[in-house]
Amino acid sequence: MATKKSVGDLKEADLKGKKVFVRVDLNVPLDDNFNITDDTRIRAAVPTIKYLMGHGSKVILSSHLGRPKGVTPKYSLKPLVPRLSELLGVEVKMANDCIGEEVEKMMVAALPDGGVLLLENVRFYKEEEKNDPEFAKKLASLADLYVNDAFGTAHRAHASTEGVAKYLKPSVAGFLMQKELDYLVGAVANPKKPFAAIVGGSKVSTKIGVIESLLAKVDILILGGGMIYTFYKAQGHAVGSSLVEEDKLDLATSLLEKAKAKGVSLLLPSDVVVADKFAADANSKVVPASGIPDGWMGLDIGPDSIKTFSESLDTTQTIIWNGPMGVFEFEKFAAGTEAVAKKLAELSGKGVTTIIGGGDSVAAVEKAGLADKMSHISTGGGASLELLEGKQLPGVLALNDA
Ligand SMILES: Nc1ncnc2c1ncn2[C@@H]1O[C@H](COP(=O)(O)OP(=O)(O)O)[C@@H](O)[C@H]1O
Ligand SMILES: O=C(OP(=O)(O)O)[C@H](O)COP(=O)(O)O
Repeated sequence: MATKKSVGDLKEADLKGKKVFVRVDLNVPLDDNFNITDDTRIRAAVPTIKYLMGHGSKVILSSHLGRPKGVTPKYSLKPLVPRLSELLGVEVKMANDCIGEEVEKMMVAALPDGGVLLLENVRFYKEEEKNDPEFAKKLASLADLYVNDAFGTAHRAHASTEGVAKYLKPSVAGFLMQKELDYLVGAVANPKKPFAAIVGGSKVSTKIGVIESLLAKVDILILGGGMIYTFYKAQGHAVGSSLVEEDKLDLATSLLEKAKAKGVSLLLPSDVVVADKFAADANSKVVPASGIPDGWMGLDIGPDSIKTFSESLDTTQTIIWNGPMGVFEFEKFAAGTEAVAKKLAELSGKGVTTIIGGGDSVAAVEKAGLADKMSHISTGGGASLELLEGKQLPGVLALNDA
């Protein structure tokens, strides 16, 4: 992917008094009372917004929240305004719509230099996800230039993430987008070696592309989580009632062969923590990974595996981690994931580059209170997976080259 122009490349004159359409990913979790339960994505959007405010731009923020079908009040972006205002140190104005004359005349035209306007959920229009050109034109008509800082949505070719770039020049990347690309593309393409990847999570099928792509780059590949039982079954071991994707057995065998052929050291857990049911209060015990008794299912990696994985990580300079080692949502089966999080935090302190690719691994790192210790934590689950698979992101491709 060619290097993209960044908001930092623009001159004072490009920004002062200009209306800037900024696509951010403010798709944050809200509880039943509309309280934000994790504001990471809002905080991550702040540097670009503050930069634009500081350069006298009129900042027009656009985001989606959830997957609404048409106008759905529970998916309004209104509950985000207080936190956004607090983080930015200004009173953020909120529009009741994301396009239209009223938004343009009442809101955008009244916006002072350095002011911030949040548009209503862009997915209230079905045209957004269809990447409808007329809708993209309407969004574009609000502004003079486009900044895409919505990394978490960059794998979607939607009107506000891709279409709008055709009608606004320049179209540039925000600082968060830049940072995500620097780590997830840059560090993976030119890693300090030895380079290790840790891949976990529940499904082989969703991680195949990532594993295959990483096999061409890493020195060490550590596998954990629910997907390992497909690998064990493929090798003829007893897996009890553990999660297995029967139609992926051949694929698992071929991945093991590929790793061997490429000289990648592929580590599977030697022992696992098994449970007699899929529940937080299940009975549990540690057994060798190659012989899980009937009626038991593997829900975490065991202590020997933690030790072996830790020792092999001690030799590395770059580590990328995607997917938990076990069912970390249940306290009894969280030890493997916590141990990996702690190991990465410790190694970060010693200068190792540690990258956490979105999704549940981020939740696990946050839960362990270790987020600020890592080199980079991605704000995008799906987007980081696609990047690690070597795919191009439409939201990035649409931007001007540097
Ligand atoms: N041994 C296991 N059996 C069943 N589910 C598992 C196991 N290990 C991990 N999981 C589940 O995998 C889920 C995360 O998988 P996935 O979505 O692939 O990861 P990520 O979101 O980090 O990419 C978690 O909800 C976790 O409980
Ligand atoms: O939360 C998001 O994706 P993620 O859960 O894969 O990180 C993004 O905001 C994209 O949302 P979408 O998957 O509804 O397009």
